[in-house]
Amino acid sequence: MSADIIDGKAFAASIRDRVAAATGNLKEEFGLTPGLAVVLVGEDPASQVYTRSKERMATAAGMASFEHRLAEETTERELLGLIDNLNADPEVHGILVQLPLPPHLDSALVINAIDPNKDVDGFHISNAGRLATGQTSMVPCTPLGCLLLLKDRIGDLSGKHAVVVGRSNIVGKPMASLLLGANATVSIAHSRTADLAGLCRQADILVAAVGRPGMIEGDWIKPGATVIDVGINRLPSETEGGKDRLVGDVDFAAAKEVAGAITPVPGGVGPMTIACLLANTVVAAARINGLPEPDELTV
Ligand SMILES: Nc1nc(=O)c2c([nH]1)NC[C@@H]1CN(c3ccc(C(=O)N[C@@H](CCC(=O)O)C(=O)O)cc3)C=[N+]21
Repeated sequence: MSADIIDGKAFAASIRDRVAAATGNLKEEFGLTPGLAVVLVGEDPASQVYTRSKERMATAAGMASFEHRLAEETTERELLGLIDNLNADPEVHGILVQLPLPPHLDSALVINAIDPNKDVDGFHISNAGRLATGQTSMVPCTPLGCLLLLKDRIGDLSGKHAVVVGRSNIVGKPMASLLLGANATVSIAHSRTADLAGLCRQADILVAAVGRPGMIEGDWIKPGATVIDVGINRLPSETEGGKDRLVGDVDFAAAKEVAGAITPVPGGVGPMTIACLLANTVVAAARINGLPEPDELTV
């Protein structure tokens, strides 16, 4: 039996439609245009592609997009100065500082300088704490996208055993908080987990966020499980001069013979991340201005 392929691209497009509708509504009823500021320091080619895509989709949804491309040598003071300005700018409702930052910049310091109400990545310590304690917060885009895919596929997650492989602050930990909030039983696994394969085999829901191409093997998967592959690993083309290939953390060909449903890479979680960023920006614009939130876009 072959798994259903979860179409993250199509689902993300439907979220962006809802975001565009909510944006149109804020404009018409309140004269408010949600604005997203994207800050990119340095010249990393993959980061340039992602930030361009974020800006393009923000504009397509009717939002204002403010781009700030800074040189690799930008100092911490300069970057913090820009963030102060964006925090104070009434036209900016969402601020995203593309990670990773160059090594001479302290990313925790920089992220925590963002006004938490404008922190559409949900990475500020206050948003992380609020999510972990079950309070309203800005929710990190990638785990939010994964949760929306899971709820769409499974419905009620109560009592499901979810195994999250990876313990990063940007995916693994917030993913676990969201799954707990949805009443799943959650295990967080990582490189030091004993018998990782055995633990994964117990998972009704398996979320892979480790950044190691094809690490999760087909026989680690419980038959019928829902598999969410967060990995975006760029591998050189198999043919000379060809384009790089994108692969996930799951051995997709093997896993799809066992799983009940699985996200592909590309076309799974990636597009959901950007759609959720736009959703967070509309929600932030509404909250900051004390307006009713478009509730179909929050969890
Ligand atoms: N502050 C911050 N916030 C982020 O959300 C953030 C970040 N920094 N740094 C980099 C990562 C990476 N990321 C992706 C977003 C969309 C796709 C995406 O749309 N991927 C497409 C393929 C795109 C392609 O072909 O390269 C897909 O999976 O189908 C991938 C990766 C957001 N990130």
